[in-house]
Amino acid sequence: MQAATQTSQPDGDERAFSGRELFKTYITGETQVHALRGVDFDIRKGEVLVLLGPSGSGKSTFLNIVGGLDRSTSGTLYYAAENLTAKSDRDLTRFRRQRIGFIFQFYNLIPSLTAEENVRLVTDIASNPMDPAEALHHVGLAERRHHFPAQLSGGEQQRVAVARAIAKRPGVLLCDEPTGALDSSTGIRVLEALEAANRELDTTLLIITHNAGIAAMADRVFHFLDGQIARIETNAERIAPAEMTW
Ligand SMILES: Nc1ncnc2c1ncn2[C@@H]1O[C@H](COP(=O)(O)OP(=O)(O)OP(=O)(O)O)[C@@H](O)[C@H]1O
Repeated sequence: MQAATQTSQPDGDERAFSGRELFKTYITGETQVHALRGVDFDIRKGEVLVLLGPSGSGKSTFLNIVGGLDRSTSGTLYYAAENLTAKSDRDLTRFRRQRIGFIFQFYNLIPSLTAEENVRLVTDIASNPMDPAEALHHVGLAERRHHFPAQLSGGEQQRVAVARAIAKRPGVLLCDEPTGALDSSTGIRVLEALEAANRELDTTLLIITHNAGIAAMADRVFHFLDGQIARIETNAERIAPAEMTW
């Protein structure tokens, strides 16, 4: 593993995100929390990034802003040539719906719908979706598509959530602790599904985790500390999730 501290992207690659001097301050009554304190970064299309850092260091705030769920207090953020900071709320929502898939620690599936129906909720409103069965095939759950969430393990439910996220063919998947509720072998299968989306669909992948072992599957690792990216580590090679241990 090679360590590097530069924030610039390798030459000649297509840009996914580019952020400059991003600050985020939450104001609650008399209290101000400086969640992001001047973050600069570039992320290239198709990159796999892992975000590490102590609790409260700003990782989720960063992910929510990059995904258009929230806005920075100041600074600029681009997705390719689109200036996200200049967008109206309506346009930012449209950007998020079209380009971004989210995966959270808890799967948020609808219990009364089958796996396929859960995915179809998204494909029914997307502009160029995959067939739900194809999305479930991508995560290795084609055979289980008529099962309800309660009939699936935690890892399988999370893979349905991955299928739901990739079914609208987003350019980017943002994952906040996707394996946080899973044991290691089940978590690795979820990471394999995410890595396959990156490899087969060229989806840019950002994964927040508290598990430093997961960093091995990344092209680069952003280390957050006190609202800043304190260090960027570049992996000489990516390790397949199946080869990882923790
Ligand atoms: N909506 C909010 N209102 C006020 N403060 C907030 C809000 N969201 C986050 N914060 C604060 O901003 C700081 C950064 O939080 P954030 O959730 O981004 O950290 P994190 O690195 O993702 O932490 P964790 O690993 O525990 O999820 C924390 O001090 C947190 O308490």
